[in-house]
Amino acid sequence: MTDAAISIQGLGKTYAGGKRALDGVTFDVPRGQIFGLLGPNGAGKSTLINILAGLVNRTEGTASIWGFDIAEHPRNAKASIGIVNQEILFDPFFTPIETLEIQAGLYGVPKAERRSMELLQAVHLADKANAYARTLSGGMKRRLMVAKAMVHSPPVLVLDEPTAGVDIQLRQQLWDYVRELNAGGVTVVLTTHYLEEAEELCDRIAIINHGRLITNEPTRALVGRAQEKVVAVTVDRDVAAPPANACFQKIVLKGERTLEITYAKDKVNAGEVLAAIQAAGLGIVDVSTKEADLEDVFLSLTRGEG
Ligand SMILES: Nc1ncnc2c1ncn2[C@@H]1O[C@H](COP(=O)(O)OP(=O)(O)OP(=O)(O)O)[C@@H](O)[C@H]1O
Repeated sequence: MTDAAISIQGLGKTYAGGKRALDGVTFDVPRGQIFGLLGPNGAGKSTLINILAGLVNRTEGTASIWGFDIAEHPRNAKASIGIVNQEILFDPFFTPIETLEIQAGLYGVPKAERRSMELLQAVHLADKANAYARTLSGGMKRRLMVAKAMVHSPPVLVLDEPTAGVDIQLRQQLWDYVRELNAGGVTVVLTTHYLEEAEELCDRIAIINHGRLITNEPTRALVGRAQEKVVAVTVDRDVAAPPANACFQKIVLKGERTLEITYAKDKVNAGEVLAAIQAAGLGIVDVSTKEADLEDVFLSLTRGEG
């Protein structure tokens, strides 16, 4: 038995028709973390989540949730996870409170242990408790989906693209709630296309592309792996042609007095780059640098794959 919240070993899926959506994916989601699962469209993220949810059958490999193998102990595995799907799914004629009560009933949560109102408060829907679900806005429906996934108090919550179509303010509220849940001990897995969000929220990030795991590491380490750095230098006179130096990976003239230099930060530091500019006889008027963010890492990791 593993201590991981989710443990995936050699997971593979070939759909009828031959599409290989997952190809030998192995990774663990440590307990207590907010874990990001990133990948371009069609990478296989939903397939992976649907396998965990018991909606798609895997072709090879094993997966366990909170120590329960999804094939050997499907009930326990299912009780250990709450999943918020991309699609909004609930009966439009039920009210939010009814929706949660019905879901709790499906999971066999005894009446005395239900906390439907508390969940609605947490997702800022208490005032809509008795409104028809069909009258809720898109963002409200999505928050209701999150509350619905939490009715059986699972230790693991999976959010598949939770902020697609949700405005910035609601997104922030949703993330506040996710952070609260996580602080209360819930392990959170989220898939997102918003790299900034993953960078801000996730302790650890796995990237899949074309059904294969490309990387799985702490967010900080992943961001730190971006080796290219760019510095823009404004000099004190017009430059006809950019100077050459071995420490520049690339140098481009942007306007008459601004040079944009790309360098490998594991080999050279900004001081050496600036010294090389001065050595070429140019005075430095202004400098600005750009830190590589997750987007850069993501692009460099997924570029050329497959
Ligand atoms: N039921 C299915 N039958 C056949 N192929 C499928 C099926 N579901 C998904 N696929 C294919 O499997 C691949 C992975 O799809 P999946 O939905 O898992 O990707 P994803 O990473 O979740 O993408 P997105 O972010 O767009 O949802 C895609 O090429 C997709 O077309």
